[in-house]
Amino acid sequence: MIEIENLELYYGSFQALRHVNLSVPERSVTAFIGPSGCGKSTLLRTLNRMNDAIAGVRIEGKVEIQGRNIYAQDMQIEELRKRVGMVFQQPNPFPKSIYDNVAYGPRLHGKTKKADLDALVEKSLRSASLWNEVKDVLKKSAMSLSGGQQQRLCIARALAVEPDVLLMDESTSALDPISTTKIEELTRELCKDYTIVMVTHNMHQAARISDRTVFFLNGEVVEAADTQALFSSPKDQRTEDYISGRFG
Ligand SMILES: Nc1ncnc2c1ncn2[C@@H]1O[C@H](COP(=O)(O)OP(=O)(O)OP(=O)(O)O)[C@@H](O)[C@H]1O
Repeated sequence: MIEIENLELYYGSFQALRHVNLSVPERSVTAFIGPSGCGKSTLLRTLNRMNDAIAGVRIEGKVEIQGRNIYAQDMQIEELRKRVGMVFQQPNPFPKSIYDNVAYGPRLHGKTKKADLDALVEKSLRSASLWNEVKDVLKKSAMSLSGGQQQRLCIARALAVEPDVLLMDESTSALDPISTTKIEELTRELCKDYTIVMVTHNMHQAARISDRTVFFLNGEVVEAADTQALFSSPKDQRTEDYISGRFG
């Protein structure tokens, strides 16, 4: 689904990603782990060109999603963001109703018929495991939901434009343990239909829910492997030191 080749990323004169080569298989969960500042979020943000907005960023190399170079001149950012949705660390619903949060993206992309929108809102909320909790209060403000519900609403909002890839940047780190478990279970469900790439500070979370894990250090990929293999028999000494808690 995603092929990254010889990627270098600079913030001004500081090189944040070095020679990254990585493949992300479709319909799976890939977790990025590593100590603070190693470049996990930076790489995640290159996958939907969120870094473009940062002054002084320079990117070399290639990022292909479904065979298309997303940094090619003819790539439309709106089209890319439709295919690659993102959920952030802090739930960030719009100060609108639950319904309007989910309908926002589809409306932006030209869907206006009420019956179509109703169906899409229900489908997205069901996919995000939130429908049963909100189906009778769709007109209520999204701000009235709990943090965990708000995060699932943000997932529903991302799913409503029918993306192929979902990026999750520490999407449970602001949540309580019960909400975290719900989102972890949801992630496992969603990877049957979507390709999920997540950044997590929590190695146990990566071990619990990802199929593949990528360990970063100082902007480089040290090791990328099936999660079970990476945690049970890491090939690189630095991976072993990190997962056994010797640093980071
Ligand atoms: N907008 C920016 N301008 C300049 N440097 C940046 C910017 N964003 C990140 N960096 C630097 O790039 C490096 C990688 O940052 P990044 O946020 O990708 O790391 P991370 O592994 O996601 O860290 P954390 O786990 O703490 O979120 C860090 O040294 C950081 O200071």
